[in-house]
Amino acid sequence: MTAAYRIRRQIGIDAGHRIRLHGSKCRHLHGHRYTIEAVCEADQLAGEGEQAGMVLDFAFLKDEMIGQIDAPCDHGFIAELADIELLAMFTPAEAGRVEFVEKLDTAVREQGFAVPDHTALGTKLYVIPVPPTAENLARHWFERLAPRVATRSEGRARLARVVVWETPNCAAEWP
Ligand SMILES: Nc1nc2c(c(=O)[nH]1)N=C([C@H](O)[C@H](O)COP(=O)(O)OP(=O)(O)OP(=O)(O)O)CN2
Repeated sequence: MTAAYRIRRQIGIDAGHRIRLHGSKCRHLHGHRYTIEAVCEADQLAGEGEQAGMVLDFAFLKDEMIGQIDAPCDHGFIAELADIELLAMFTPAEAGRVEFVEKLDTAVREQGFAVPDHTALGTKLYVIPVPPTAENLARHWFERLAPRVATRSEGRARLARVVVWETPNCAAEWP
């Protein structure tokens, strides 16, 4: 077994979602206080410079978690692209429903998520291509965060895992 230095950091966000095809209560619109943990590892610590002795500065990791997860999702609603009825609720009065969803679809195909700049009620919306379960969110946020961890550590650290707690009792992780 190879030994690696490992760090972990958590952030918390509040967001709404629903599991469209859930057989029970989770199909209702509801919210969670999500706790998201990122685990990073490196075979060697930084030898010099401002990160000397570190896998990755906790503050740099926080910056990236805020940028990739908190900024687009906190106090927003996380929706699945296929949840057409839900997206209809967010369609601004002046926009066509088909046009609104087509734009979301293009952004999701190009970058893996969509953040429309204008929605009904001015609410924050974050659209992903899969149902917003804890499992899918763990993988989605892992894929956003991994390249940022590599960059901020100058290639020294890798993102090993993202854990998403939906409630104090229930968590999913990727990988
Ligand atoms: N494997 C998964 N199962 C469930 C998910 C999920 O993302 N992955 N999500 C939900 C619901 O969205 C829900 O938020 C979790 O509900 P629940 O089981 O009610 O969790 P609680 O901790 O609140 O349990 P209580 O029994 O209500 O205290 C469902 N399943």
